Amino acid sequence: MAMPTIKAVRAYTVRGGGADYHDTQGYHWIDDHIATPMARYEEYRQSRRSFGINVLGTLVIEVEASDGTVGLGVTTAGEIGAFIVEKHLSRFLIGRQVTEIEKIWDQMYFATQFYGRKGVVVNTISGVDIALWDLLGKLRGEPVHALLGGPVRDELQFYATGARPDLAKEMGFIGGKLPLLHGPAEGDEGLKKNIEKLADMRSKVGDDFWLMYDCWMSLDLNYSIKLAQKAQEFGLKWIEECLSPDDYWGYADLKRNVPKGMLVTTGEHEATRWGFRMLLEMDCCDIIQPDVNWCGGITELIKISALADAHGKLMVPHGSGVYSYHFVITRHNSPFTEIIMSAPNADEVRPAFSPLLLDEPVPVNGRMKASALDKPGFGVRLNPEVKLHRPYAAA
Ligand SMILES: C[C@H](O)[C@H](O)CC(=O)C(=O)O
Ligand SMILES: [Mg+2]
Repeated sequence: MAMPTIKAVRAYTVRGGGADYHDTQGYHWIDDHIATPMARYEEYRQSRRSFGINVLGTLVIEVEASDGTVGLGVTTAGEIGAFIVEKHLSRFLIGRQVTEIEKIWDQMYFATQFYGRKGVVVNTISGVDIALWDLLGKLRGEPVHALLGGPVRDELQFYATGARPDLAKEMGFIGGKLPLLHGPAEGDEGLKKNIEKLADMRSKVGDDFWLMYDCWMSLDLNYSIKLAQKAQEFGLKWIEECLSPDDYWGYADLKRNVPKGMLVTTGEHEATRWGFRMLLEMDCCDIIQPDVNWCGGITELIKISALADAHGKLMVPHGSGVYSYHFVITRHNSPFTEIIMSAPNADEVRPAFSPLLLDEPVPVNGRMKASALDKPGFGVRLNPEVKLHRPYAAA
């Protein structure tokens, strides 16, 4: 069967939710005094939006084939990403076969290497790559998980990230990941409050429910070890992203020094097979957590996941919604997955990229049947009520 070629690439920006889940307004648990590397400055401690965590916004990419079929990808990259797609990356797509995904990835990565390698450039490449997999699935009439080899289990099980693990337990999740609220700049008093919060949550959820702490790059090694030691009494399952993503040495030290049985996780701000090779070869953690929207997309995740498997490590994507679900269901070393609670009070399950996408599957009782993922491509479409802006339409 002759595959259509790619005839158009379009990049749009969107504000308010979507792939940039930090792009919130008004009260939201995800912006409420969470420990960050910027919390050393008191004026940026209460709100992450105050230092610009929401500055990028969402990037939507459409890749249109010669028969009119459109592949959709979304990521966190906003207007910078739209510029990169329309002014630079589109040349590697227009006129190409839809099946040239590997070669297109290679060209996008190496053509941007002099200003890219990680961060917003690889976020953007990830979004284009996701749109290509979506397009291929739609043209073949198959879900992306089928293109990846098919499910290895009948359903996904989820943990929930948010301020209310107690409610997450009632909603059927296997665990709850709390944001750490106080960083080293808040001293011993802050450390005490962090432990009190965990103790309180443990008393609410009982012994068997997983509790984790997400530290969002905010700590130093000494504080991380102290936190891990004190948290052991309250059954902390893992301690996440304690240090700067560049501090591979610190992570290796941390992993050697946490209490036996407690897991160290990281990787949501890491990218590509080369970044994850560092984490794996230096034995920095127990679980790697690439974000499908940021690590290089599905094409790169195949490599990252295989590398983790060969090192005997789990690969559990950070967030990534439906893009994670299609991958995780196909891999044995991804036994569960995450949903970030997008409701302001973390008190109900909403689709991960709400309100941007329609038909996004959501976990029910903390689980999702493989059959919920059985539509062509990723099975999602743009919500026509969301306002798109195309800042760099190709001439
Ligand atoms: C809650 C965390 O600070 C962050 O917003 C999300 C995250 O790191 C995670 O879900 O993991
Ligand atoms: Mg995290």
